[in-house]
Amino acid sequence: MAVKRIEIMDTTLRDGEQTSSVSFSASEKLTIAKLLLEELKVDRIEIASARVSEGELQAVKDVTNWASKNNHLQAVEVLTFVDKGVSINWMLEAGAKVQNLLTKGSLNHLTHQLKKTPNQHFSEIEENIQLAEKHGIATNVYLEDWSNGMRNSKAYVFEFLEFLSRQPVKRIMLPDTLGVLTPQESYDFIKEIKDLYPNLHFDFHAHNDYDLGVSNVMEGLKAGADGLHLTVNGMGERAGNAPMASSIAVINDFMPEIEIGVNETFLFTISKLVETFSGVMIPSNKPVVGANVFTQTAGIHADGDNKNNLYFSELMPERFGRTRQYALGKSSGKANIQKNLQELGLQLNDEDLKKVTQRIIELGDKKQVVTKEDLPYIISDVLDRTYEEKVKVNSYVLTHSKGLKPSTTVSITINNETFEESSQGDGQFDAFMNAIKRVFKKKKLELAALIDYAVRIPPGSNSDALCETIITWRNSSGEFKTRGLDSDQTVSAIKATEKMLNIIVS
Ligand SMILES: CC(C)C(=O)C(=O)O
Repeated sequence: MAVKRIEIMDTTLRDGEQTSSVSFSASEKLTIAKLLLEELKVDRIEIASARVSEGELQAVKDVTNWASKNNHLQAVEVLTFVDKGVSINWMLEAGAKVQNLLTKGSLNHLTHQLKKTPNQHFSEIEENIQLAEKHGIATNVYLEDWSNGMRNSKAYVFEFLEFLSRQPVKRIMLPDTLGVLTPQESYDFIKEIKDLYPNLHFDFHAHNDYDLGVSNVMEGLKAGADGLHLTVNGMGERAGNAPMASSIAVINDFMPEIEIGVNETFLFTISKLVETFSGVMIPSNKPVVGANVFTQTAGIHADGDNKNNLYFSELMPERFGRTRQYALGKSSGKANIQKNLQELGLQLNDEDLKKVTQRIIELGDKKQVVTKEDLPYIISDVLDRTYEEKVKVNSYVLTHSKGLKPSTTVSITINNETFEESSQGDGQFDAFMNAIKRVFKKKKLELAALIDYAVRIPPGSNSDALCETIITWRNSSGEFKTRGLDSDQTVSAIKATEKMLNIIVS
C-alpha cells in the first residue's frame, strides 16, 4: 500500500480567532505558535489576517522573529487580500514569508461582492503574485466559497484552476466556506480536481456547520487532498472548523494510507492552553479532549474493563496524555466504585461495598456530583464510623475591609498537633491558604497546588443560595478535586481545602 504524507495546517490563530468574541494577545499567539510547531509538530500555521490592526502586526512580528531563528519561517502563513499590494507591504513589515491570498472561488461571490469579471479578477491576482515573488514572498491561494462554486459555477472554478496552474503558486486551498458539503461531495469535488491536476498541491479547509467536518476531512483525504486546515478545539467562524484532535485520531486510526507528522500526545495540552487563552470552554463530551470522554459511567462498562478490557477501543486516553476515569453516580455500580477505591488504595468487604454503592445511587438520584475524593467521606458516613480526621480546621477569623489587605488567623490540628498562624492575602481565601502554607512549611509537609477553582450556585437561586466550590489540586501523586458546600463562598472553599488536607496528609 502506497503511503502518502500530507500536510497539517493549523489555523487556530487566524480562522480560530474568528470565533465570536475571541481575541488572542501577541504573547498568547507566540506561545500557541511555539507549541503547535515544536511540540504538536503541525507542518504549517496560519497566524493572522493582514491589515487587521497594529496589535496584530506586532503579534505577527513576534512570531516571525521567533520562527526565523528556529527555522520555521516558511511554516508561518498570513491571510492576505487582492488589494494592489497593501497586504504585501503589511507582510513585509511583519517579516512574513508566505501569503494565503484570499480570492473568490464562486462566480456568485465574484459578481455580487467584488463586482468583477473572471478576467479582471485573474489579472489582479497575477499582479499580486508577481509582486509577492519580487519581494521573496511565496503564495498559496484560497478559493473562497469554493464548495458552492463547485455546485453552482463549476466552469468558473475550472477556468480559475487552469489560470492558477500556470502561476507560481505553492498551494491551492479549497474552502468549504459555509460548511455545507456532504462527505460524498467532499470526495467527488476533490477527486474531480485531483484527477485533472495530480501534480498540484490542494489543501482542504472544512467547516463544521452540519457537524460533518471530520467526515468531510476523511473523504477529502481519500479523494487525494494534499493538506488539511484544522483548528484546536474546532474553533472558528460560526460552528467552527474541522477540529484538530478528532481529525488526527481518525487519520491515525482509520487511514493507514495517510501519514502525518503530528505528535498526538500533545493534543490535550494544546487544547487546554487554547481553552484558557480563548476563554471558550471545551464541551465535556468533545471527542479526545473533553473532560468526560474517557470516563466510564455505566457499571457494566467498568465491569467489562475488568474482564479482558471488553469496553476498550483504539482510542486509549494514554495516547493523548490522559487517563481513564470511572464515574460515581446512580448507574455506576460496584465495579466503578471498586475501580475508584483501587486508585485510592482502599479496600471494602462485599457487605460494606453494597452499602456504599447504595448511598452513591441515592446521591446520584438527587443529582449530586460524587467524586473519587468524596468516597472516603461517603464510606465513613455510610459505615457509621467517623472518618479518621487527620487534619481539622478548628477555627479561623477572616477580615475584609475597604482599603486594607484581607487577613486571617487560623487554628488547625494535624495528626493531633495544633498550630495557629496568621497571614494576609489578595482575598480572604488567599489569606487562609497563606496561613496554611506557613503551617505546612513548619511541618515540612508538601502542600497540593491549586490549579483550578470553580464556584457555582444552583440555577435560578439568589445571594442566599448554597454555594459549591470545586477545587482542582495537584501534588506529586497527581491531580484531584475536592468539593465544599456552604452558603458562604469562602467557607465552602475552606471546606474543600480541608478535604484536600485530609487526602494529602498520611
Ligand atoms: C477566509 C476564508 C479563506 C475562510 O476561512 C473560509 O472560506 O472558510
